[in-house]
Amino acid sequence: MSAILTLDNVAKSFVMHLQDGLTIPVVNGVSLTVKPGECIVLGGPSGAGKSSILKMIYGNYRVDSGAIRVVAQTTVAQTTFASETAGAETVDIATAAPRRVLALRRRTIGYVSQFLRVIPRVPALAVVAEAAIAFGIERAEAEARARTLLTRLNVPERLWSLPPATFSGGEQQRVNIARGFIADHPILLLDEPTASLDARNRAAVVELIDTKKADGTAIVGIFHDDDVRERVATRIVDVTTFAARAA
Ligand SMILES: Nc1ncnc2c1ncn2[C@@H]1O[C@H](COP(=O)(O)OP(=O)(O)OP(=O)(O)O)[C@@H](O)[C@H]1O
Repeated sequence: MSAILTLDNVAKSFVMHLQDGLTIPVVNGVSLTVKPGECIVLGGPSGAGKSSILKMIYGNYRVDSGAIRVVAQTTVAQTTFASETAGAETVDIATAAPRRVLALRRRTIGYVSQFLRVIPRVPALAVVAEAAIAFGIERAEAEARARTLLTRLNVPERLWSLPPATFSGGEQQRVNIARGFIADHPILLLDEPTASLDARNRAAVVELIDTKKADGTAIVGIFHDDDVRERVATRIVDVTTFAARAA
């Protein structure tokens, strides 16, 4: 499956109900298109609205106005679930029903958050493999991919059978990245995936991003590390150009 993501004139403000409905405008007029193989990096200072844009694309934050369109192209060979049909399908995340958004997250949009949130007592290898199984990949293939990814991300094999709760911050983040990269979502959202990593592991993540781009994944990411940003971006979008403060 391949997909094109288009944000069209998206605006977002937060209403603080505990402060007499005080409205905090964040972004306005966000328009951008992400095509297969592109990696659009959202830039701009802290508080500019980068994470809010990612969360709107993932359907976590409601959009005040505008559209977030996903056009997904599926071939017959790529359908996994009986309910799916081949062909092009357009969904506007800004207006889609919650059930539709959940279906998009399962098959179309992957998200790597800054921190790992997992069920306690599940071993790291299973945490990673489960993300592929949920996508529709067979268990044996999912476990093989999980081993390959954990190896590429330098997670020592002795940790694979242990739950990640006691892992170091960087180890947890690498399990998190493996989990986000294991499936074949045609759109991938990356919220500072390299934040707590050393140079060697940042390089490993850059390689994984290169592989996804080569496979035709459309990526939107936030990276505070300038080296990583320059290395992976096909285009850097300065979010301050969408500042809504003056609106
Ligand atoms: N759930 C929320 N409720 C209220 N205000 C919020 C919420 N989420 C974000 N904001 C506000 O929106 C603005 C943009 O936040 P956002 O996290 O999108 O910025 P950012 O550019 O990702 O910053 P950083 O680089 O520090 O992560 C900030 O002023 C923040 O306080």
